[in-house]
Amino acid sequence: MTAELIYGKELAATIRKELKQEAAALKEQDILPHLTVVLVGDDPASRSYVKGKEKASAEIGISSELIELPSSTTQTELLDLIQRLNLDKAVNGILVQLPLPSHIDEQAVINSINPEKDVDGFHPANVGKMMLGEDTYYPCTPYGIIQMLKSKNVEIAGKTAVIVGRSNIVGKPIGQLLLNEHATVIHTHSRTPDLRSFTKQADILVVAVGREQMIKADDIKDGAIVIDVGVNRNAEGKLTGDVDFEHAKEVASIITPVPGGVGPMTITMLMLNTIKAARRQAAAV
Ligand SMILES: Nc1nc(=O)c2c([nH]1)NC[C@@H]1CN(c3ccc(C(=O)N[C@@H](CCC(=O)O)C(=O)O)cc3)C=[N+]21
Repeated sequence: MTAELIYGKELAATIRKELKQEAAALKEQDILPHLTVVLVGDDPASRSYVKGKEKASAEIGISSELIELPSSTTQTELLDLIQRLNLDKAVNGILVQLPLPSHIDEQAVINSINPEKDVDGFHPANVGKMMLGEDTYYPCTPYGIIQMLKSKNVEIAGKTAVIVGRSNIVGKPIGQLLLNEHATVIHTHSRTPDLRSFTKQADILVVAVGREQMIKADDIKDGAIVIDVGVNRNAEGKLTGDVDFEHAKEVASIITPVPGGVGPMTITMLMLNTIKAARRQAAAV
C-alpha cells in the first residue's frame, strides 16, 4: 500500500487564506502587521527562503521589509540594529536569518531580540514558555508539523514519536511540542548507536538532519507517519529531503514530500506568528 501524502503546500494555502482575512480585519482597526527580516551575508539557500517569505507576506497583506547586511557586519552593528528594531513601534516581528557568519555569536543575537517580537520563537524566554506549555510564539517548523498532523486527524497522544536530529530550531522543539500533545518522545542524533532500533519503534518519525537518503524504508515501522524536514540539494541540483521517499512511501501510512511538504508550512507559521505579534502588541498599549 502506498502512503497518503500530506501536501504542506495545500494546507499552507488554506491557512494563508484565513490569515489574509485576519489581516484584513486588523486593518479595520488600523493594525498593520509588519515583519522585518535581517539577512547577513549572501548564502543562496537563505536568499531563496527569504523570497518565499516575501511572497507569502504580500499574499496575506503583511508588510515585510528585508534588511540586507554584508557578511563583514560586526556583532555590535547587528546588535545595534536589533536594538533599533526592538524600539520601533511599527515593527511587530523580527527575524534574523540563520546561519549567521561565524564571527557572530548567534545566541547573543537571538537573546537581544525583544521576546514579544521574536516571531521565530527562538528567544530563551519563548523556548521556556513552550516548555511550560504556555501560549507563546512557537518555532515555525515544529509548529507547522503539528498543524500538518492535526490536518490529517492524527491522534498524537500516546504515540511513540522518534526525532532524528537535535537542532535548536527543529529537533529539540518538535520533541517538546509532541510531548505537550502527550506523545512518548525519543530524541536521537548523530551519536545514537544503532539508530534503526529507535526509528523502527516510531509511530511518528520526524527526520531533521540535513543529509540526503539518511532514512531508508528499512528504518521505518510499517504504517508509521513520516515527517521529512530535510532541505538538501541533490547531485542534479534538485531539492530533496532526508528520507528515501520513493521506497519509504511503500512502508509509511502518511508521509510528507520535499518540496511541497514542511517548507511551505514553516513560512505560513511565520506569517501566523507575525499577525499574532501585531495583535498582541496593539492590545498591550
Ligand atoms: N531565523 C530563521 N528562521 C527560519 O525559519 C529559517 C532560517 N532562519 N534559516 C533557514 C531555514 C530554512 N527554512 C526554510 C523555510 C521554507 C522552505 C520552503 O518553503 N521550501 C519549499 C521549496 C522552496 C524552493 O524550491 O527553494 C518547499 O519545501 O516546498 C525551506 C526552508 C527556514 N529557515
